[in-house]
This record gives sequence, structure tokens and C-alpha cells, in this order.
Amino acid sequence: MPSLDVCLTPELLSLFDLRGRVAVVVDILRATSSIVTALAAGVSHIVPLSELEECRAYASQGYLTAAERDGRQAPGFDLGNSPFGYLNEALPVRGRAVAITTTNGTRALQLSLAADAVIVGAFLNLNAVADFARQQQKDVVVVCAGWKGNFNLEDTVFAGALAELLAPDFDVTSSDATLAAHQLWQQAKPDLGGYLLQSSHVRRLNSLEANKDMDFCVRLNEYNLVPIWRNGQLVI
Ligand SMILES: O=C(O)[C@H](CS(=O)(=O)O)OP(=O)(O)O
Ligand SMILES: [Mg+2]
Repeated sequence: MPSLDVCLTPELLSLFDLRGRVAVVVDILRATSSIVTALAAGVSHIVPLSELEECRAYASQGYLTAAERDGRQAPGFDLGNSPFGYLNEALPVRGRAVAITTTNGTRALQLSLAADAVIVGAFLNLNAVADFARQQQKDVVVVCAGWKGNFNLEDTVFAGALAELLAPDFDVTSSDATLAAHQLWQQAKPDLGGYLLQSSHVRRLNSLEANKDMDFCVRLNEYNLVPIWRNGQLVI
């Protein structure tokens, strides 16, 4: 039986052998929620990058550039890290390619590339991610982007939700991290948005935009797609 394990922060990835496994990279607030939304809105592909300057350089190739630092859109870029950036009629994204850099999410993606398949998870595409995992029939590691190397609630709760969906066909009892994620999800799921109000991310970004973003990012199964890493790009 395949197993589901949870890497609670990218800092712990050295303890995991991702070879032969599916890595589900998750950054609920907000990078992977934005990536899922962008591809659902018709973006052709997304290049996740670590540095602002390498992201900015993609503009000369016709890419839209998206960059976030300290929770805000970095100056001189087309987009920040809000999913609503891809739902804005004033900036049509259909058919466009996007280069993106964020504090945690794009880093977690870059650090997960040893896996057999690297896919992007969010509450917005939870069921689609579970279906993908079932089809693969390989061990799964949920890579939580966390915050600057630390554990966070929102990514861990997602891991618990995925564990609930995949049990009992996947072993979701093999690590304490998975058990803890599953238990947190049990607490969170009656009111996911309310539960995450106590999270450090929401306290950190206590602005109107961030509140609106959080309400969107906790919607379940808004999109039926799975972004997957192919040749340096995220595509569907
Ligand atoms: O833009 C976000 O929501 C966060 C900002 S912060 O580092 O958590 O303050 O970036 P992300 O890479 O999506 O976690
Ligand atoms: Mg985050």
C-alpha cells in the first residue's frame, strides 16, 4: 500500500528521499493557491523562480512577472501573490506565460525537484490532487512551504485534508507528522476560514486584501486541475 507522509517545512526535506515519490507542494497562503488559479484562468505555463532579478528578466521574453516579498507585490512587477491578480479583467492572462517568485512557495517547489512527479496542491484543487495521487499509486510526500523555514498551520491542515481523502487506500499512519496533520484537519474542517484566523499568516498580513485572499484560498475544489512540473515549467 502506498503511504502519505508530510514534510512540515522545506528545512526538513533533507530527511526525505523524494526519489520514486510524488511531491505535492503546498503553500495555501498564497503561492500554490495563486498558481492553481492562474492556470485555471488560462495561463499557458508558469516558471517558479527564487530571485527577484531572475524573475524580472522574463519580462523581455513576453512573460507576465509576479513577485511577492514581505507579503506585498514587489515594485516593478505585473502581479503580486494574490489569486485575484489572475481574475482581473484589466490584466487579461489567458494565453500568457507567467514567471513568479514568492517568499516560501516557489522555494519549496525548487527544493522538491528530486521527486518522480512534482505537483501543486491547494484547497482549490484538493480532490483533483487526491485523484492524481490515486492514479499514480506511488508514495506521496506533502511538502509544506511553511513560513521562512517554520511550520505553519494552513499548509499542514491541507496535508491532513489530503490524508483523510486518501485513507484507507494509502497508509496515513506511518509518521507523527501525518497523524498530527490529520488531527489538525479534524479541528479545522467545520470552519476552515475561522480556524485559520488564528494563524500567524493572517495576523501578519492583516490587510483587507489578505482577508479577501484568505476567504478565496480556503474554498474547496473550486478547480479540477493539477499543475505539474515539466521541464522547468508548471503546466496542466
Ligand atoms: O504572499 C504570501 O502570502 C506569502 C508571504 S509571507 O512570506 O507568508 O509573509 O508568501 P508565500 O510564498 O505564498 O508563502
Ligand atoms: Mg505561504
